[in-house]
Amino acid sequence: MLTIDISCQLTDFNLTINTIINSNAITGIYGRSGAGKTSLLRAIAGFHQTTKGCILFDDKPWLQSSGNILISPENRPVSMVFQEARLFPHLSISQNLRYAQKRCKNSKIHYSNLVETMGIKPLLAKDINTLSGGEKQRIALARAILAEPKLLLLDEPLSALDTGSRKQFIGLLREIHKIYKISMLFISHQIAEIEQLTDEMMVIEHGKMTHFGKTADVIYALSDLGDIKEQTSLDLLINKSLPDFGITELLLFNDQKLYLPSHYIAEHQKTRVRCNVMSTDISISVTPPSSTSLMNVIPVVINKIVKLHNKAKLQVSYQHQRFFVTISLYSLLSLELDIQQQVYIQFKASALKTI
Ligand SMILES: Nc1ncnc2c1ncn2[C@@H]1O[C@H](COP(=O)(O)OP(=O)(O)OP(=O)(O)O)[C@@H](O)[C@H]1O
Repeated sequence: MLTIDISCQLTDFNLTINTIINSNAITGIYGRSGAGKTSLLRAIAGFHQTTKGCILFDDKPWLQSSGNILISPENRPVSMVFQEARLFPHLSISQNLRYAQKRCKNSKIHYSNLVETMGIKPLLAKDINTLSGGEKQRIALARAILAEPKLLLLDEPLSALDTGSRKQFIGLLREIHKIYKISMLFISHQIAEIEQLTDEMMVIEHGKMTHFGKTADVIYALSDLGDIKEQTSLDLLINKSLPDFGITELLLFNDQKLYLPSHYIAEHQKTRVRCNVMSTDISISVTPPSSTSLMNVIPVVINKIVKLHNKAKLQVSYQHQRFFVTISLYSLLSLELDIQQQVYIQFKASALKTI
């Protein structure tokens, strides 16, 4: 458990955070530019000397102002990975990695195993200055892990990467988390990245925490408030691949079939995949759609209708899965939709997105 109850004054910016984070989880940190996300990570790492209050990691105090306890940054079991890799350009790739390992006195992480897990063996012989952005980030992550931290602080590590590398890096972080059981705090401006990687998330605004909870629930709350584009996060079971048609069949609660283009799936059958669907990509039918090319059709109940200028925002549910749907006011009125009505939502396979 990571207990944070701190206040940190940075010239004219104040960061005040009080929360308890599950150290077995990967936790996302989301918020606008200047909200205080990086400052929070730096305070946890011990870099902001004005931090007052208490930080406990698995009951060990890193900061306890009331008892005059202040563990210096180098003695906190923390590694950070930043937006840019920050490798030592004058050292070889192996020297960069060994440097981190040497700083860790009782290293239990096996160098070759980590190199294998992270798929960086082919990179070791390369000149460090010729690595791509994605390759550099993988080395930076390996270096951070070799320092054997209990907590890994990830400050927008994906922001300079292309979509393919981002997907790969997220998969790698999940794998690392599973194998080495390192707690992770992950900052991103991209909801899709947080959705893919994290179990829980917090939102920071003006130095204060406004939301904290299970990632899908917080995304739902932000959509409801209109803070992000309205979308629904789904956690689906991969049922089977239909390679002849280029699609994958997924299950929502073991019975409702959904389909998405296979190229999104890098995982195996019977594992789960997180996806989202934008409210504007969903349409409504009052009768069961029979002759339609739309592959995803779900029977739902309308729970809420909010009429806006020329649009209507609906919240509907299938069992305990809620969906946001945006349709035109014209459609709402011509279909005579009402609360508690049973209808069908429908969307294309391509509307179901991973990243
Ligand atoms: N060392 C410092 N001294 C004074 N002010 C600081 C210091 N570090 C950060 N700040 C201020 O704290 C505020 C929050 O900055 P921070 O970098 O934590 O935001 P952020 O949410 O990470 O933003 P971004 O998403 O743009 O990286 C900003 O107004 C910044 O100017």
